Amino acid sequence: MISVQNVAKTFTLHNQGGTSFAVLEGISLAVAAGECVVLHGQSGAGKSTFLKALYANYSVDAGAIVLRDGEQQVDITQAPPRRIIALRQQTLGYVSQFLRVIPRVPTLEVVMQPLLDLGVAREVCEAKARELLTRLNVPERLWQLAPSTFSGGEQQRVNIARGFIVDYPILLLDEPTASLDAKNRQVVVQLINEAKRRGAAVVGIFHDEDVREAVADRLVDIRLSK
Ligand SMILES: Nc1ncnc2c1ncn2[C@@H]1O[C@H](COP(=O)(O)OP(=O)(O)OP(=O)(O)O)[C@@H](O)[C@H]1O
Repeated sequence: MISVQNVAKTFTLHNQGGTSFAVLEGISLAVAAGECVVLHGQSGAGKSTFLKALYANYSVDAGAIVLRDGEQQVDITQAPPRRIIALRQQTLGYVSQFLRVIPRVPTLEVVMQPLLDLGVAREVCEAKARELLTRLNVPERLWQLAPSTFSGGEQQRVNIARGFIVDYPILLLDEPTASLDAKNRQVVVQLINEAKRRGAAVVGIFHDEDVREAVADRLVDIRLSK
């Protein structure tokens, strides 16, 4: 599902004297359907940078990142923006630890929007959003409110519900459990394992060792693959 070949990236800080430093060098990685690869390595090693490159949020300086999209293979380092947008709608999911809050949009709408965008009937989207919010213990009294005033953990759970509403074939998870308690971390572990069982390829960064152990098929040290 994912084939990364010799990816390299250097950051240049133009507003700080043009200092530049290599953050990714010669990274190669393949992830199969139904497999979860967990990125580890010390703080600052480049895990989030690599995940953002897999989502085409960051461009890379060298190498290829080829994703399977149905019958097609797409090198996202070369693909035009419209292709990336289409990939993100149907194929490539990304859950970070932060919810991008949209003022005045109620929680239920925030969660179901990615599925609505695929043309799925509203009742189906709403039923799935309700089910996910219930599983993630977001109280029903909050569902009609915009999540801007929610606690960190509540916002994170809304974000996870939104990230799991579409059955993406590829799922990128950047510390999705960072502010969750043990009970809700377990729900996220279940959601990830369900995604793996339906054949999703998952790449994640997890702060918590218990989550890592419960979902990882393989650990990849970002430094060692350099
Ligand atoms: N947009 C950016 N511009 C410049 N430097 C950046 C940028 N994003 C990350 N970096 C730098 O790249 C390095 C890797 O950062 P990254 O966030 O990928 O690390 P990480 O392995 O995810 O760390 P952590 O475990 O602490 O979250 C760091 O030294 C960071 O300062």
